[in-house]
Parts: sequence; C-alpha cells; structure tokens
Amino acid sequence: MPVNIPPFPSDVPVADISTVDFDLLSKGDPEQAQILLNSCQNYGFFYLSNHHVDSRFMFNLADAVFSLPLDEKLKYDMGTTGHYFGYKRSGAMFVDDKGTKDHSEFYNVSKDEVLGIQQSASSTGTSSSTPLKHDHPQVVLDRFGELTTFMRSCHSVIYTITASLGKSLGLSEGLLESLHKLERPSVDQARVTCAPPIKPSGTITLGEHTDFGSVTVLFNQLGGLQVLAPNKRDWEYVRPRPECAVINLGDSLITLLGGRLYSAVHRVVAPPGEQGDSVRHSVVYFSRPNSEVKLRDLFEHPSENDVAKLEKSSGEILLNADDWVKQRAKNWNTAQYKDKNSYKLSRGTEHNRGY
Ligand SMILES: O=C(O)CCC(=O)C(=O)O
Ligand SMILES: [Fe+2]
Repeated sequence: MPVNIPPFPSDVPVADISTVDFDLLSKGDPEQAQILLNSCQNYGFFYLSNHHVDSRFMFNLADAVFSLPLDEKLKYDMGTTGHYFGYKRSGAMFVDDKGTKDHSEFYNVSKDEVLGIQQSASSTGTSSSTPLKHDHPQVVLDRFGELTTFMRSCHSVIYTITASLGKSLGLSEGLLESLHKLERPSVDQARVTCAPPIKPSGTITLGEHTDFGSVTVLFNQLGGLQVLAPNKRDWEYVRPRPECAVINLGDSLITLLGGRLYSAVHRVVAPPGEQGDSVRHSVVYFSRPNSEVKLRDLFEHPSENDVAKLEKSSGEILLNADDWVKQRAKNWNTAQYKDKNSYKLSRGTEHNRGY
C-alpha cells in the first residue's frame, strides 16, 4: 500500500451517497435512522462515520498475504465448487458475458473459524458439532487475535444497522438481528483483496455484481469501486473517505425484506488518475444470515413454522443462507463459464430488476 496515497481525481463522476453517524444511530437517533432507511431504499450504499472499526492491521495483513509467492498462496486456493474461504487467484472469476477473467486476488477468513463457533452436525455431515478449521499461511494465523477484534467490531456495526432497519420497516422487534447472531454459525467472512496497477485506468478488475449476503462493511484507501444508481446504467465512483466505512446491502437481506430495500450493482475498476499507479488493496467484512436461515420474505412468512407450511403446500424448498452463498460463489467461477448464459446464472437478484 502506498505510504502517501495519491489524490482521488476531481473530474470523474462520483455517487451522491449519504453519511450515517454510527454513534448516533446506536443511540437510536431518529434522524440517522431515517438517513439510513433512505440510503437503503436508494443506492443501498452509504458511508458510516464514527464506526469504531480498526481496519489498519487488515491492510498490513493484505500486504503480507499477497506478497507471498503464488505457489504458496495456491496451497490455500478455494477451488471451484462454491467453498468460499482461503485464496482466490486472479482470473478465477469472469467479469462479463464473454467470460473475460478478473484481475483480483482475495483472501477470505471465516468468522466461525476465528471465533471458534461450533458447526452444527447437519452442516458438517458428522454426528456431533465440531469447530471449523481451515489451513492458512502463518501470516494469517499470526493475526487471529486482531481478526477477532475486527470481526466483533464489524459485527456490532451490522447488528445496529439490521436493528434500525428492522424497526424502521415495522418488523417485530429483534427479528432481523436475531437472524444474524455473531455466536451462531454463518458464512460471514473477512476479506482482503489485491489488484495490481493495470492500464488503462477503468479496466475492470472485479466484475459487476451484487453482494450475496446481508450487510457488507468495506474499507478503501484508493478509488476504483463503482456503483450503479437504481435504474441507471452510468457508473459512478464511490469516492474513498479514509475516516468512513462504506456499507452496502446484499441480496440475502433484500430477500428477507421482500425487496423493500436495495442491493446495488457494483464493480471494481483500476483506480482513476494518479491512483492508477498503485497496488489497490481493500478490506471487507461480509455478513450473511445464520447458516440455517431460509431466504424468504419475513413480512409474509415471519416464523419458521410459516416456512415449513409454505414448503409443504408449494413443494418448493427454500434455499438457506449458506446454500445461496455456495451457489453464487460457484457460478461466478471461470470453471463454470460456458457461454452468455453462464453470466446470467452467475448474477444475483439484480437481473430481476430489468438490467
Ligand atoms: O474492493 C472493493 O472496493 C469492493 C470489493 C467488492 O465489491 C467485493 O469484494 O464484493
Ligand atoms: Fe461487492
């Protein structure tokens, strides 16, 4: 990461995204709750100030992981089957309907592994619950303590946001947060990403997508993230603001809320202007609903009982949160690319909105 970050240019289109103050929101401030709701009905993206998440060590972790030799990183490769932890090499995903490869490396670490959350017997196919254990390079293992703090602080951001949105939308008290419990299994993950300087500026390094999960907490130092405003096709940059996290909603939350809020299509391109000569790292925490949560409209089917009745009467088995992530991660993989239709399959809920 550059010590002196070159300026973000002033002559590129930027998204008009609101700022929510986390401290005030946690105290139940009605004005902040309203800004949050409006942003989530509009872009589905907003800046969060006073968030109390220390992301600096994660940028150091990114440096340490991505500077390992490629053959070392490939020992932790996530593969092509929808397993979404460990290393993703550059080019493992496609960015468009022609199958063009991406230019981003990821390293994903599981919340359940870092926090030692027991996995249910049904999810592991064993007879008793077990802790989750993946192999990692030493530079990751050395930082499990700091990752614990990072994950807990990101999760408290997610708790406050889901609590406030659930309340504003009139869901029963505590329902939305109760589906995102920190101490229950979920495929939440912390991610570091890396894209090399690549010319020309504007080259797509991570293809357009919506996030799979519920709430994403993102930290950026360099530009390159672009977003589509609802019903628009013109890409706008999300200007990095070092003091703020960038938060966006993902498809699982939108499904739970019956489409009342918005998960915007976004992508990453090589940073604009002078920033284009730097390696770009980003730091992300992805929250998902707890593993067994069925993805259904909570307003129509608020209880598990309702879900069981619905499944019985329609014969349709609803996807749970884990299966949805697996399906999205698998379909995005270059190994799955055959033709234009593969691109369609790799999309989330956004293609249902007429894009
Ligand atoms: O790197 C970024 O700014 C965003 C990355 C992203 O959208 C993702 O990993 O889902
Ligand atoms: Fe994303």
